[in-house]
Amino acid sequence: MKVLPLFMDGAAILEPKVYGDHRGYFMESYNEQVLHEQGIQHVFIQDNQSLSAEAGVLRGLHYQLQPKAQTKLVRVISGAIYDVIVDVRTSSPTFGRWKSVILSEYNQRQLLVPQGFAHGFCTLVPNSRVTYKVDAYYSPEHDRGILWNDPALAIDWPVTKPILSEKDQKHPLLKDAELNFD
Ligand SMILES: Cc1cn([C@H]2C[C@H](O)[C@@H](COP(=O)(O)OP(=O)(O)O[C@H]3O[C@H](C)C(=O)[C@H](O)[C@H]3O)O2)c(=O)[nH]c1=O
Repeated sequence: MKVLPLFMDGAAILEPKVYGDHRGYFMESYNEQVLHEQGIQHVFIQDNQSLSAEAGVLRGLHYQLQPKAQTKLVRVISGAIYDVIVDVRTSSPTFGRWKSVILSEYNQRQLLVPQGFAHGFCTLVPNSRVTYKVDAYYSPEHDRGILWNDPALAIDWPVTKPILSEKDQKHPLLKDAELNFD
């Protein structure tokens, strides 16, 4: 498993070793010991999965407030996504900065999203299945979001008119969002 730092404070791209042969491929998609040896010490306690039937579905930008903030380890089972993280730690020198990574069934890349970062993705092809581990349980009371097209973020999404949930159409701008990451 290669670990490529993406941002300060723990965000990273993970690239598992893929063993291809005439049948297809095999890979260890997750190995706690391998990650611990590389300093990634999170204890993941919940697995999530979503299917987006169409390209242009945008989910996010989501985060959970402390004390239920989540580290996420995101990967794509099928299809491809434009994955985005935003630093929402108000005292961070990179507050409001974002990074994007393409995760797909072809590059098998994974994205480690630390606590204090909002997360969202836009699907690039139909039937994109995304699975991700989290190290804190879902807590609706702590679930928050930021508007996907907040002009202050100026995220370079691959779509201008995404398919959004009702909820994702109504998030506040970052400047108005409830944040408790110091
Ligand atoms: C996240 C979550 C949701 N739910 C329920 C709540 C809703 O009734 C339903 C759909 O939830 P939501 O619309 O928030 O799902 P997404 O829009 O895919 O949001 C997710 O995708 C973005 C990209 C993320 O990073 C978040 O982790 C996560 O919020 O599943 C649960 O029961 N458990 C959970 O852990």
